[in-house]
Amino acid sequence: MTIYFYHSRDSYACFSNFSPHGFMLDDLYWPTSEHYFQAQKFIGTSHLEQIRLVKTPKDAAKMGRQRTRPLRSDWEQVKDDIMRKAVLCKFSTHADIREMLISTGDEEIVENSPIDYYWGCGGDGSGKNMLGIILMEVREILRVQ
Ligand SMILES: Nc1nc(O)c(N)c(N[C@@H]2O[C@H](COP(=O)(O)O)[C@@H](O)[C@H]2O)n1
Repeated sequence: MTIYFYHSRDSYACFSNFSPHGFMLDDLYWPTSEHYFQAQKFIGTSHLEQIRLVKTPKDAAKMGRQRTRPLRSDWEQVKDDIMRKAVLCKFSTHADIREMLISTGDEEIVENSPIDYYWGCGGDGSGKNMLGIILMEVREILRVQ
């Protein structure tokens, strides 16, 4: 049975990058994996810290998507690895959600976003579902640890 997540009310809401599960990474505390992911778009600039310190993941996403900020030139090449790093750190940090992820066994995990055709499956299900794929990769890593 495919596991879908997206909204904060979903059973598997903790799989979203917007879930309130903070962690230490690169010697800094990040309130959510969304904060970490969005801030990495501006590594080496003051925008990274501005995004890290905003209150909500929604605000972090909004700031990260503002094209008035200087997006790093290699973003398209590095964004999947940055997402892997953030998601692995999040689930390594919190035992409760790690167990929840592992408990999904070999089921397919899908970010059921109606608008995101890269990280999610998109409105018609044809999206790449990269976040779901990364969650399944992380599940495999954590299962054998
Ligand atoms: N809650 C939510 N709203 C959206 O509008 C979304 N696109 C997503 N998907 C998440 O967005 C993050 C990446 O966004 P960008 O690549 O910076 O546009 C990532 O966390 C997706 O899971 N979620």
